[in-house]
Amino acid sequence: MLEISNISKTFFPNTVNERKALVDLSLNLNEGDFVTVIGSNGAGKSTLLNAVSGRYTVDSGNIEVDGQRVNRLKEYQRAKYIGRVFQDPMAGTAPNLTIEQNLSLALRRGKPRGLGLALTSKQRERFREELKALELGLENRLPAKVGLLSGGQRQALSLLMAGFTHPRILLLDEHTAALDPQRAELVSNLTERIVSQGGLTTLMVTHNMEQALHLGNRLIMMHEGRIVFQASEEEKRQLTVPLLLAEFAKIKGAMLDDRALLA
Ligand SMILES: Nc1ncnc2c1ncn2[C@@H]1O[C@H](COP(=O)(O)OP(=O)(O)OP(=O)(O)O)[C@@H](O)[C@H]1O
Repeated sequence: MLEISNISKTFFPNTVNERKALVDLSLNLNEGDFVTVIGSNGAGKSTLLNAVSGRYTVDSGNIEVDGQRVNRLKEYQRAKYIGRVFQDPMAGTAPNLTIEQNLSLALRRGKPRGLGLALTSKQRERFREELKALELGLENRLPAKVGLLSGGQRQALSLLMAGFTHPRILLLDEHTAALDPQRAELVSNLTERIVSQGGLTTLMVTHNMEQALHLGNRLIMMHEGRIVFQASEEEKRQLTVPLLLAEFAKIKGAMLDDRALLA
């Protein structure tokens, strides 16, 4: 469904600042696969997501979605089939619009412009139901400005909006990292629900190994622009945090402080 073949991306090539962010990386996702992506700082995890979303074009290699080559498509052209949630809770929603208007925009994504934000009562009812399922009391606050919500509430809303139109691919980039543990768990559980309900094909970057093991059916570990370890559905079930730390240590050639990795 998503076929990434031999992609490379170098920032500032042939300068002293050269950074090889992706090196001949290949990865295939089948429909409904939920792959968690871990790796040290600067491993290329965000760049991989940016290559898929079209934020960055790759220097070489191929990215195909449903058999169509998308390398040359701009980010806004790919937005039709990609949902994305970032680490920053402020990134996914418009603070000056109400909850209802934000949801309405998400619903209209990829549709012709000029329809305004007016809602039918059926749509409003759908919003209420979906918000109620978040169990954050937002179903009674449809006219409230999103800027008034907490980070966790905004992130939950961003996730709901990203999943709204059943994107072909959902990209989650450390989307729980900026939240306190309780909110992070809430958004993590919500992620599980939205992905499984929609059968969404998902790539999720996280630094939290417990989360990487708990969520998703496959796992990859990146280092210096390459996938250095991957676990299939079957293999992932057998994985534990100590086993993952041992893999990290093997790759880095030294034992690492697990607290740093679990931060
Ligand atoms: N826009 C950019 N311009 C220049 N270099 C970049 C850019 N984006 C990423 N890089 C470089 O590419 C490499 C990979 O960065 P990337 O952000 O993909 O890593 P990451 O695995 O997501 O790291 P982290 O866990 O710290 O967020 C790094 O060396 C980084 O400095």
